[in-house]
Order: sequence, then C-alpha cells, then structure tokens
Amino acid sequence: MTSQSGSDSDSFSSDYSEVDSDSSSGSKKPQIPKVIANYMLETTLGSGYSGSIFRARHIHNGNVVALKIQDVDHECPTNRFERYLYPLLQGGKGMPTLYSAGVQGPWDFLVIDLLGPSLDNLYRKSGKDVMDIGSVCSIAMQLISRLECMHNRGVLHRDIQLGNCVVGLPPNEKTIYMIDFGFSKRYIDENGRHIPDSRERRDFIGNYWFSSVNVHCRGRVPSRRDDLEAAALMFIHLLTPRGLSWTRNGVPKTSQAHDLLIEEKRRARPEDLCRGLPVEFEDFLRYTRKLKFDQKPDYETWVQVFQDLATEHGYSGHEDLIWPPEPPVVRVQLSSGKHLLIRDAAPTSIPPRDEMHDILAKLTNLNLQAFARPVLADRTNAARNMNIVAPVSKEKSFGKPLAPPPISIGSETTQTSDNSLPQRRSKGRLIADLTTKLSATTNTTELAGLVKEFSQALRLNSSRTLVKEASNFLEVLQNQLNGSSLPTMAGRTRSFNEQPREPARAKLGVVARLRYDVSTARNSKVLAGYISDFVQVTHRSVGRNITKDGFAFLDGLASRLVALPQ
Ligand SMILES: Nc1ncnc2c1ncn2[C@@H]1O[C@H](COP(=O)(O)OP(=O)(O)OP(=O)(O)O)[C@@H](O)[C@H]1O
Repeated sequence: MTSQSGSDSDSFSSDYSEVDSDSSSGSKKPQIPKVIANYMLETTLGSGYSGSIFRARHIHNGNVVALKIQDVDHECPTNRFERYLYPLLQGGKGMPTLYSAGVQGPWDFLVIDLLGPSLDNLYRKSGKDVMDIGSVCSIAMQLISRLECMHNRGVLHRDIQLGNCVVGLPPNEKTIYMIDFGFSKRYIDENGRHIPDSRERRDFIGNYWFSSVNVHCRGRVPSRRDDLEAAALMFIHLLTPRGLSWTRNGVPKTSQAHDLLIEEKRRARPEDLCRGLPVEFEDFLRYTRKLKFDQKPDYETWVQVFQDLATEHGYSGHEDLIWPPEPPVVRVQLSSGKHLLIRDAAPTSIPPRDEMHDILAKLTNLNLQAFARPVLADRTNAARNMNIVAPVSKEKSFGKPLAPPPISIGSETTQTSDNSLPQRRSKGRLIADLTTKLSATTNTTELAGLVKEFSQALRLNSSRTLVKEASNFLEVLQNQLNGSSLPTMAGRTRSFNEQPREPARAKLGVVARLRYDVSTARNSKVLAGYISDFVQVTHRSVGRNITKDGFAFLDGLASRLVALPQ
C-alpha cells in the first residue's frame, strides 16, 4: 500500500456537482450527496487514492471547512483511522482541528480546518528548479517541530511528503500544517510501551519518494526515526535540481520499476545526495539513519541547527514560511564601521562560499553614492542618520553601477571587540585566510593572536557550528604545535563526512574538562592533543555546535600559547 507525492491535484479546480464516486470500476456507486452533516459541499480540493476532499460550508453558521469523504467500504478505510487519531493531535501547533466525524449513509466523513496549498503545489507553481535555502530551513524547522508534537503524543505520521504538508489560510499562511493521517499509527501502547521491532519483512506503507530506506527498501517497522528520515529526504529533494534522482521518472508503474527505484534509493549515499548542499542536510540525514528503532530524536537541536543555517545564509532564521520567499540579506560593513544591510535582489538557493565571498568583495567596492534612488527614505537623510561615509572604489569597476538598489538599510552598530577583523568577508573565507597565516608561523605569540581572531570569527554570526574551514584551521594549528610539516591541500578539502563518526557520545563534560586542562598544558604537543580532542568531540556532537565551554577552551588556548616558552 503506497501513496504518491504526485497524487494531490491542483486544488480549487472544479465546481462540485453530484458525481459518481467511482465511475471507473463499473459498479454503480451512490452519488455523493450535496449536504453531509449539515455541511454543503462546494468545490473539490483534492482527491486521492482513498477518497475526495471538498471545501464545504455549514448551512447554519456559514463556517467554511474541508470535508474529507470516503466510501465506508473502501478497502483501505483511512478516514476511520484518521477519526481515531485526530483527537490525539488536537491543539498541537500545525495540527488541523477536527470539527466533526462520522458516517452518513455509505459515506465516512471528517470535517477539518480548511487549509491552503500544499508544499507540492507551492513548489511546482513556483516554476523554480530548487527552493531557496531560507524556505527549506523554515520548512525544516516547522516540520521537525510538527513531528516532535505528533511523536510526543504517541503518534507516527508514516507518510511524510510534500503533498501532506500544507500551509494555513491567512492569517496562518506562514504556518505549516500536517494533514493526511490515514497511514498514521500509535507507536506507544496503552501501557506506555514502544511498539516492538521485527526482523520480518513487512508490506510497505508510505510513499515512494521519501519513505526511509529501512521502511521502503528493507521492509522494517516504521518508528520515529523514519518520519525524520523522510523529512530529511524531502528537504534534500527541495534543494536538488530536478529533485532526488529516483523521483525523476515518475511513479513506477510496474513492480520491476519499483524494484529499480528501491535499489537506487538504497544505494544513494548521503554524501552523494547532498553534494553541494550545506553540510547540515547530510548530517541530518545521517543522524536520522543512525537513530535506534525506539530512540527519541533530538528535535530541538535540529531545529536550532536549521535556524543557524538560515541566519548564516542571510535569512531571518524565523520558522515562518514566507512565500514567495524574501531575498536574503547581505550585510556589508562600511569604512565608518556601520553596516549596510542589502537584500540580494536575485536570491540564490545556496550561495557557495566562494561566490558569496566574491559578491561581498564586490559590494564593498561599490560607490554607494551611485545609488541615487531613494531607499526607504531620502538617501541623504538615510546617510546622515546612519553616518555613512560611502566608500569610493579605487579598483577597476566591475561593471556599471549595479541595477538592483538596496531595499533596506539597517543602522546596526554591532561590532566585534576587535575592529581589525574584516567582517565584510564570509566567515568561511575569513577563517581560511587565518589558516593561511597560521601555516606561515610557529611563533607562539603570533599563533595565540591568530587563535583569538579565529575564536572571534567563529562568533561572527549566530551560527556556532564548527564549519569545515574551522576544522582545517585547528588541524593546521595541531600540526604547527606538533612541529610536523604543514598539511597539504588534500587536508584542506577533506570533508567532515570522511571523518570517522562514532556513536554520539560527545559529552558536554569533555569540553568543560578540556577548558580547564588547557590552562595547565606544559608544552605545545600537549596543547595539540587537547585540540585534537576538542575537534573530535565537537564533530561527534549533534550539529557540531561550539558551546560556551568550547569558546572558553579556545580563549584558554590563546592565553596558554602566550605563556609557553618560545
Ligand atoms: N484541510 C484541507 N484544506 C485544504 N486542502 C486540503 C485539506 N486536506 C487536504 N487537502 C488537499 O487535498 C489533497 C488530498 O488530501 P489528503 O492527502 O488528506 O487525502 P488522501 O485521500 O489521503 O490523499 P492521498 O491518497 O494522496 O494520500 C491534499 O494534498 C491537499 O491538496
């Protein structure tokens, strides 16, 4: 039994008229009445394998709802299952309200909140090949939270797909709602026990595109981890040109085609699926696949990871799904120390680090006086209020003044304590430059200065992730302290994911201990050992976040380097 992501129709399509619910079968079915449970059916919103859904209006109070209707004898009585599960989910954010449910004649019906288009509709109608990273992060934050809510109430969704995530109608159009609990199931029994796992291969339930490898390819029992894995695959799909490879040929029409799809999905390695994407998506997919059958996922941390990722890419980091998406904001530091916030007029889905660096470098060379168009306010006022001294480019112009003007100007004055940090550059590039400097010195005082700058660079935005460039920096530092030769370029490009990944046993206590140990290190080799421990433990932690203790460790490292004999 499967359901397809491509099955939801373009909603709000046709006027309702009495219809034969199953004309293809040849058997004469009773027509759907015009009124069910005091609701007048108006238009068809969608129809799936198991029934149809209508926009309907209460004949007395005029309330408009969605009414899901199914033949009471349907071979897969999903409405009956939903009727049982909906009450468990009531009141949860993004869980539709169930107003009424029952059987009228041969019809099993559910009356729920009328909601907006599905992510599938939004995505397809956008005409874009991929979604922007900000929207995918918002979807990730919301979907992980929805799953947390459902799981906390003892329910698995088991059919995560774009068509089953819909946005609300205004004023809730930024909130994602879960729908279609026809395949959902309680995973906690009445005695509070988790359902048992089984090695026996079971019939597949879910959807072809996003169901997890364990469930779809190995016939395992679905549990919380599989809802999350499906979510991970969905995020990756949205960021991949033309989507995940096994979705490109459409729904398999033969069992042989289905077997091929299963094989392709099973073989796809996370690093291949996520090539070119921010590493967080690969990490998330790997994380979901490492969860044990009955393990509770760490939802909160992953919401935080995607929030940080969004802010790192110039988005607000708010979970609200703003559609159509707003372009990301690029922050440029002016010579006066003020910041200029510029909306990138043509948002890219994922600006690669190097490209971002180029954009920022070019922006800093712009002669802002050339932007004569008023922006939010009179330009001169804005400049006076912000105390902007427009930098004049001394370098060759890289073209005509760029057409898209800034949309908004912020007057943020936040600065790091060290003004020498050229903040206009991306964090990754900045750290890469520090690494180059690092590799040219073994003087411990200079190394200490670079470690300080490194620590500040890591705090440049709200993301506290140990980014790839940061790992390289620490690797080079270790080499310098060990007195070994400098790492080659191969070392610089090594992916996190090639690092041995041990079970997540990173303990906050380890970093806390390192923080104190570092102040007592007697020589540079011991320091190098502590750095190695620090990198390993951070890599093994969820989201690779650098904690307060982590920053204290780096500060302690800088101080200790100064104290070491030359
Ligand atoms: N509450 C709602 N408000 C507005 N539209 C809805 C609502 N619920 C469902 N729809 C639309 O109807 C489509 C089908 O709904 P749903 O998935 O619940 O039905 P289904 O019969 O179980 O479908 P499938 O067989 O595809 O899983 C959705 O993709 C969505 O476009």
